[in-house]
Amino acid sequence: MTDEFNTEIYYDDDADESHLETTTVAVLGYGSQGHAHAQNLDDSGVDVIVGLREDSSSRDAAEADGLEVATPVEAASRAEVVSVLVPDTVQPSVYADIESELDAGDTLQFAHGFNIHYNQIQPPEDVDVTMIAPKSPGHLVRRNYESGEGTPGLLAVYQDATGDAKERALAYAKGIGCTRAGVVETTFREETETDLFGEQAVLCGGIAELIKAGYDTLVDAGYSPEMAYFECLNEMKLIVDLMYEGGLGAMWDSVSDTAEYGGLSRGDAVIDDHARENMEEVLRQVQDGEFATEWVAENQANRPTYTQLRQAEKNHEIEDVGERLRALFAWAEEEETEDESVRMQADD
Ligand SMILES: NC(=O)c1ccc[n+]([C@@H]2O[C@H](COP(=O)([O-])OP(=O)(O)OC[C@H]3O[C@@H](n4cnc5c(N)ncnc54)[C@H](O)[C@@H]3O)[C@@H](O)[C@H]2O)c1
Ligand SMILES: CC(C)(O)[C@@H](O)C(=O)O
Ligand SMILES: [Mg+2]
Ligand SMILES: [Mg+2]
Repeated sequence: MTDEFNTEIYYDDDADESHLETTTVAVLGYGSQGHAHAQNLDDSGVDVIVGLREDSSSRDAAEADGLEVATPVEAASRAEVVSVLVPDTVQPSVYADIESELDAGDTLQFAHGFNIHYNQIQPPEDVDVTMIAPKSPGHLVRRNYESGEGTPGLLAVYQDATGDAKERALAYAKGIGCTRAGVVETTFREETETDLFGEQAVLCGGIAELIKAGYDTLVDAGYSPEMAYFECLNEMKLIVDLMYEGGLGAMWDSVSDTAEYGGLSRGDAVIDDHARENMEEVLRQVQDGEFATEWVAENQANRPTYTQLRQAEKNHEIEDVGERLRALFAWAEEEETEDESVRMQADD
């Protein structure tokens, strides 16, 4: 289906689940995306086998969820579609183990294009290589499926050896609930570069720095940490919920005129031309592969910088203040428990 933007968007009616009818899907990994894809496909009637190392702590969770578990090699040998949902940095070594199990006409399926786009994995020419990338954290892919909603996703075909790659990918997207919401067609390159840029500059990196900078500014000026936490972090969700529902307009409509004028007249003093130039630099490093090279080397060196950065983030005062404050509020109790289980499931 083509909309007014000339973008292909596919919904349930455009996807035919019979393309996976006689197919076994091996889901390698049972973390954020893996547990969601495996359970959603299983609930959609697809034959699923989860591939995990013998010593993986995720094995118990997958089995408790009623799924068959095998080693990645055995799962791949029994499947016609192999969905690679271990961490990006682990994918090349898992792929090396399962490569010989790929038969002509099989599908190698990804949720992110990093390893294909940056040539860390080079599949044989006689298999389909596709991507269904939910535009969401994996735990919401499962939650949305269970509640009857869907999660928007991207579809890309890197290699179509069978002539049927897109149809199979659409059937997979339907199986995990993405075509309920809408699936947009793109390329491995576009998905990889926009995804990395988005998570670095805006969604994860940008927003975390914005929150900490706002918090630090208030606390350094003598305001209480509790005030700073509520103002700069807690209310962020409520504001973003409005944007999610109705765009920036819904947010500006809901806040006071004072907030709207103050925000419109002062926001670009914070995200100024210099910040925009820095965003362009972040994008350049994604586009020319500098970030990818750095990330691969960082992992080969056992993650020294990543470990330091993670620790510094944990040590920021806002994390301590937030933990104490969230424990004091009734609304937090339920979400905390859920978040804990989410974190535990994602650990290996
Ligand atoms: N996290 C997200 O919400 C999200 C969103 C969109 C796309 N993606 C993509 O999905 C893919 C999976 O990412 P994720 O965040 O779900 O991964 P994750 O970190 O949650 O996956 C961890 C799982 O991988 C397995 N695993 C870990 N180390 C392993 C090893 N050495 N050998 C074998 N298996 C191992 C374990 O089952 C573990 O539970 C990536 O390509 C990622 O870019 C993730
Ligand atoms: C959920 C995100 C940030 O969108 C995803 O891209 C990821 O890598 O986890
Ligand atoms: Mg990503
Ligand atoms: Mg993303």
